[in-house]
Amino acid sequence: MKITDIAEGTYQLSIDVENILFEGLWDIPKGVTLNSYIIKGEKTAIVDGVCGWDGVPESLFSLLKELDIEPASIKYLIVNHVEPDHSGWIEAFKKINNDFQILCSKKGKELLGAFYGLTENITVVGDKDSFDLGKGHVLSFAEIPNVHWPDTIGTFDHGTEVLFTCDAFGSFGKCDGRIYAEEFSKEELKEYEEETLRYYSNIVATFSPQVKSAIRKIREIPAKLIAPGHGLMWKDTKTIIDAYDDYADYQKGPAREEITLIWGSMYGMTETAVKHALKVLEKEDITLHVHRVPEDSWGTVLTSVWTSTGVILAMPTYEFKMFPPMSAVLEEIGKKKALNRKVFRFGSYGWSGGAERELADINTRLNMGWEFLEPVEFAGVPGEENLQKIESQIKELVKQVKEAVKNK
Ligand SMILES: Cc1cc2nc3c(=O)[nH]c(=O)nc-3n(C[C@H](O)[C@H](O)[C@H](O)COP(=O)(O)O)c2cc1C
Repeated sequence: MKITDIAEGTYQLSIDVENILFEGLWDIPKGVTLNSYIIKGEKTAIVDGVCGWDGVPESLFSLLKELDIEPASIKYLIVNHVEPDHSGWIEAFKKINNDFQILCSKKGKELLGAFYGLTENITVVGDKDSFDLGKGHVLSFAEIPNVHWPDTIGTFDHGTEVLFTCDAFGSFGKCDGRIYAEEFSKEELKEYEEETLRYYSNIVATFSPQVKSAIRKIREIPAKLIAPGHGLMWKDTKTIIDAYDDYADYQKGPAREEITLIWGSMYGMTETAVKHALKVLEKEDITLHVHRVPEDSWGTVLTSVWTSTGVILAMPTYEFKMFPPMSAVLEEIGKKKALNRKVFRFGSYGWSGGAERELADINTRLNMGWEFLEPVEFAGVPGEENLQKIESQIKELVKQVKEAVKNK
């Protein structure tokens, strides 16, 4: 865990976490950072905490000691968002300090009751409220519901002009001791953006319309530093706000001039056609992401689809439906509402087919609005005619993707 003085009387406590599935589900190959903040006015407040994952609250408490802060002297807990990765520590905290006041949203109050049985000493705050910690640290609050739970608020310190945003503007990826985006080189920031996109598409994406509303509100706040609950802080607040604004727009499509090819194959029949497709795509001037399922995780596939305007699906029929890992990942993509993609599908079958039907069903049931080119299905191994048709459909898809991006 690392502790850094980030503004007058304001400290970031940060820890890198690895080797977990985030939310018990999402793989995070480059880890994640959990950030907590302390504001020392005449009164001391902690803005969000760190979760109860193995031993973490204890390391938080030892860091507080380095700041000469006795946990028992913290009288205010600002809970921007009750999700346990930020609030799980309260359980441990209660054991050493039972005399504190919580500031959170109305919905946050409900959730604190449900998750921790906390019902007393809670002050509900919202857009119109402010709270003075003394020494110039006057806090105000912005309700930004559903970024990412319905309880979410941002907290702005008028004294330091730091905006604490919890999950909003967060990212996966460990920061290895660095805390500001400005400490990363351009190349490093490019790599880091992959992790920000992974975080956005896996965790926040469903709530993209609410992200847009939150951004409209946040642009009005004169913040000089965005301090999120995960990942780097941003002095250049516009860059991360604009990035999130774009990511939210990708939900409805068109997104970027990119294509994601997702494929799966049992005995290599569909794979033969995939190899051909890749040769065709190599010659096209378009960014391509390729993922095999089930080998690549949902989260990784979703990250690529989120920025892609075009999707190519290649999978065989399996028990009258799609190859199961393909339907699983498509269901998740549909639930995250990656909408209105341009799509082409090809694949092998043995005797009856059926994959096509299930694909159409998922698209309709989840209101995905995906627009399909005519598919190419073949019994067993693909013939020359099938490969030629795959080639022409891919060229058509690339054309449609480029046009859609140009006209958006
Ligand atoms: C477990 C299993 C279930 C299958 N179910 C169907 C089916 O319902 N309808 C069909 O036409 N073919 C079915 N097939 C045949 C495959 O679709 C066919 O072998 C295809 O060529 C496999 O392509 P791949 O090698 O790319 O996996 C099934 C094959 C397996 C192994």
